[in-house]
Amino acid sequence: MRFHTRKWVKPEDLNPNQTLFGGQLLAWIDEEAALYTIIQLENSKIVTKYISEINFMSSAKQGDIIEIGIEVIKFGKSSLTLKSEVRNKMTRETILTVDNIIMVNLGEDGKPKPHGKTEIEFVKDRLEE
Ligand SMILES: CCCCCCCCCCCCCCCC(=O)SCCNC(=O)CCNC(=O)[C@H](O)C(C)(C)COP(=O)(O)OP(=O)(O)OC[C@H]1O[C@@H](n2cnc3c(N)ncnc32)[C@H](O)[C@@H]1OP(=O)(O)O
Repeated sequence: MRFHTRKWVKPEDLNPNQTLFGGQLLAWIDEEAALYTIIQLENSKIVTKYISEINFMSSAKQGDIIEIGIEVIKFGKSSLTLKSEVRNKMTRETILTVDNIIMVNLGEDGKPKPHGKTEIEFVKDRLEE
């Protein structure tokens, strides 16, 4: 799994227990999954269709640096299935895992559209072509 993005846990990200609010963490993961999908599928018109099996394994507190990892499970016809792990940057302790995040590629009409991709691509390789 590649860990692309780091976040700093700030006071506004906390729940009443003074640990990282789960909803904030899910919003960060959704954004990360959306950006990853836009880059892979080369289309900014994508949506999150389905998120499964979210396991909050440990908490994070104010001042912690966390990192968000994304891995591709499967390229479908119009979909891209991802998984995610969030961990503490300094201790590597796992904070959360998400087993399946299904993102769907849309056409201009807002309906699922085949993306034609079958494997991970790197922007630097596209630029060399
Ligand atoms: C210049 C710079 C530009 C940068 C620019 C930045 C912009 C940065 C903003 C980006 C923004 C991103 C967005 C953020 C993420 C949201 O927050 S998105 C908002 C929340 N999500 C939604 O509103 C989606 C609402 N749902 C829908 O509109 C429809 O359900 C959908 C997604 C169009 C799908 O319609 P559908 O009839 O279910 O489609 P269907 O053909 O049955 O399935 C399509 C695919 O999904 C799969 N699927 C459907 N249901 C399931 C399921 N339950 N389980 C598993 N797979 C499923 C199917 O297997 C199929 O896969 P493929 O076989 O084609 O690979």
